[in-house]
Amino acid sequence: MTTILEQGNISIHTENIFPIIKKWLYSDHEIFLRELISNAVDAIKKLKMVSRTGEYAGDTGEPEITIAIDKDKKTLSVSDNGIGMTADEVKKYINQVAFSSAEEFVQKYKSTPDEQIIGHFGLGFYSSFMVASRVEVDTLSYQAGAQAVHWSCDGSTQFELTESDRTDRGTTVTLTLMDEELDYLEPYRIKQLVTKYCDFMPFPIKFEGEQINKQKAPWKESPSSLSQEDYLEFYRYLYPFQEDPLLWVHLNTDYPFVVNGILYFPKLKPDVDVTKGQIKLFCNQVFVSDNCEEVIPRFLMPLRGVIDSTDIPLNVSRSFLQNDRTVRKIADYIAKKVGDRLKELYRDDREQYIRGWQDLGTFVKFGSMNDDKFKKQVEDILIYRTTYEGVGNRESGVGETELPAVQVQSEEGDVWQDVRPSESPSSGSATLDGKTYTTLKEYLERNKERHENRVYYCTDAASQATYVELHKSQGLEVLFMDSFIDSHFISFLEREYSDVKFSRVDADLDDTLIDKDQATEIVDPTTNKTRSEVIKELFTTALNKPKVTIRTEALKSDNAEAAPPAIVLLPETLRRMREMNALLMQQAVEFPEEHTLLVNTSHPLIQNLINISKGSVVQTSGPSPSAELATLICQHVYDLALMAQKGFDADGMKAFVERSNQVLTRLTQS
Ligand SMILES: Nc1ncnc2c1ncn2[C@@H]1O[C@H](COP(=O)(O)OP(=O)(O)OP(=O)(O)O)[C@@H](O)[C@H]1O
Repeated sequence: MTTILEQGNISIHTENIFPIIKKWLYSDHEIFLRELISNAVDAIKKLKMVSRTGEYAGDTGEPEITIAIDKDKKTLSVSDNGIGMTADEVKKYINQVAFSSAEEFVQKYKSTPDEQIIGHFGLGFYSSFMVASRVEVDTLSYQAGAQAVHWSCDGSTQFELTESDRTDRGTTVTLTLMDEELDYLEPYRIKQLVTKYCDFMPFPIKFEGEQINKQKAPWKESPSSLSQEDYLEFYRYLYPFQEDPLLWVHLNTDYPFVVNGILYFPKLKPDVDVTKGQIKLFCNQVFVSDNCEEVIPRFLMPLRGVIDSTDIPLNVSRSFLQNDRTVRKIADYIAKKVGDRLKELYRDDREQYIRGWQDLGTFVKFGSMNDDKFKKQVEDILIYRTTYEGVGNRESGVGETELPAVQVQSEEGDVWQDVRPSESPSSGSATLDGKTYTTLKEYLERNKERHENRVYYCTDAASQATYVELHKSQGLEVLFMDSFIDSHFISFLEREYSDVKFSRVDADLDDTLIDKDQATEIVDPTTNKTRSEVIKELFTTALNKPKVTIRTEALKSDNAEAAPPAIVLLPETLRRMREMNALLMQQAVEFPEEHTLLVNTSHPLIQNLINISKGSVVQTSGPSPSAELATLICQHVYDLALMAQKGFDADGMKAFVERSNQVLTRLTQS
């Protein structure tokens, strides 16, 4: 016969809090399992504690949490071999603590029902009533001579406490599921929930004879005990079927707040929505949320991985969290660590830094644009590929020139210490695989004499090759700014360094590229026209495109045939405006009809054109064959210049091929 120890009323002040909670957590009933398993983990930890202090001399056994289901009885139970509870403790912790904390929760939030609570923490044991019509606790305390007890409650304020014949230490919580919650009796569902919430809890969770959680939380381990492969394996586990990350940062601090975690730098793609966080938030190895946008500085959103902190308040609303002082400090700490890790890599492994730069750079630029402190931290390690070749090039590795040393915070330092200067030798720009990288500061300094505060850049090495070559041949240094973020970053840099102007290699030509003395030579004694004027006329007539401005210049070059006969120029401001518009309208950038065709009067082809066109003068009626040829060649030169800029659409390509054949036919006619 069961002895009824107590039957009674749970003293809470809000009658029937259950409907309120149910409404609150409508979509999140599943968290009940996380809460029960968390309690089981705590119970095992508490037993270990009393065993360590000597308060408990018995055998603690192998820690174990077991989930069991009984489809016939519609029950789901969670058992642990932890500390257990005495009858008094059940009355105190379950009747009072569990119910009153649920009540407190409701009181706190019922006035703001639309506020979303991070992870719905703080409900604990009571959350079982979201899915169960009856909850029973069967428990035996570790204390010598304790009587096992059984507690049962249907979610009302009525409970019943009886003696139990349980003989092993620990607790079993059994839920009789409501009919609409029978999904939780499906093994796949249980495994799914354990993987989601409890995968990294520190004790084995068993179900149907096997352990179903991973148990090990790599972020809680010391960085020195983890290998490269361990980090990668963890990443692949968290983000399956993704490319490997470029780099990671292991966060590990106990003071003045506890934060552990591993953050990975994934490869950034233009189509990645950087505003959607992918960092998982944990509290004591318990999964809380898939995004922690309030905790992580916005610019770190592209990172992936795990943050685990017991100092992030969870039973609060998201808006509260954003303004919480500790959370702000944690965010600063994380940002600083990320910056330090990048600087460390720059200092210690320049080769890897450069190899990953195309992706890391995107991240660093994104961060610099979004966060002033981060910008200051990384400004010395922002590098650009350059056409400059003056940097030493070691056989297989990275060459170096003098640049300011980068300061990296030491591992044992914490966020409150000032960054100590690095003791490493000064580091600088470098060459890798024949590609040279430099900083903006260095670029400006190097080119001060020739073009102060002007930066020449290229956004596409292939389509702008002609222009880059032209600059290079005259010793003008060009930076490659070809990442998808660079167009924004250039505007940002211009705001930052208000004296510095950026112009793309095809925007205009620097005076040093032009031979000013050549253009005045008179070529037509009857009309007194200069070579420039004749050429301009020829092209204007041949192209017959009023929106294209024809400009004639003699380009400087050591070898006249090496420079292009003509190039298309797009003024910087106009081009940027078009790009901006296209972005706003979400359209592809179209090549503008208004542009400049710069014809290189010193190119032999252009000079020959004058001779060919002269043949037409003797003709009396209609265009002469040579005039026709001159027109065709002008059009052809224009097409070639366009092609070096943008390529053709189908019609353009068709016309180009047809004319190419025509020109060749003409040239081969005897
Ligand atoms: N499996 C268990 N073994 C031993 N004691 C338990 C167990 N489950 C619950 N308890 C006791 O009941 C109390 C109330 O549990 P409840 O889950 O409501 O709150 P909590 O765990 O203290 O906090 P939280 O809201 O973070 O879950 C616990 O503090 C604990 O003392």
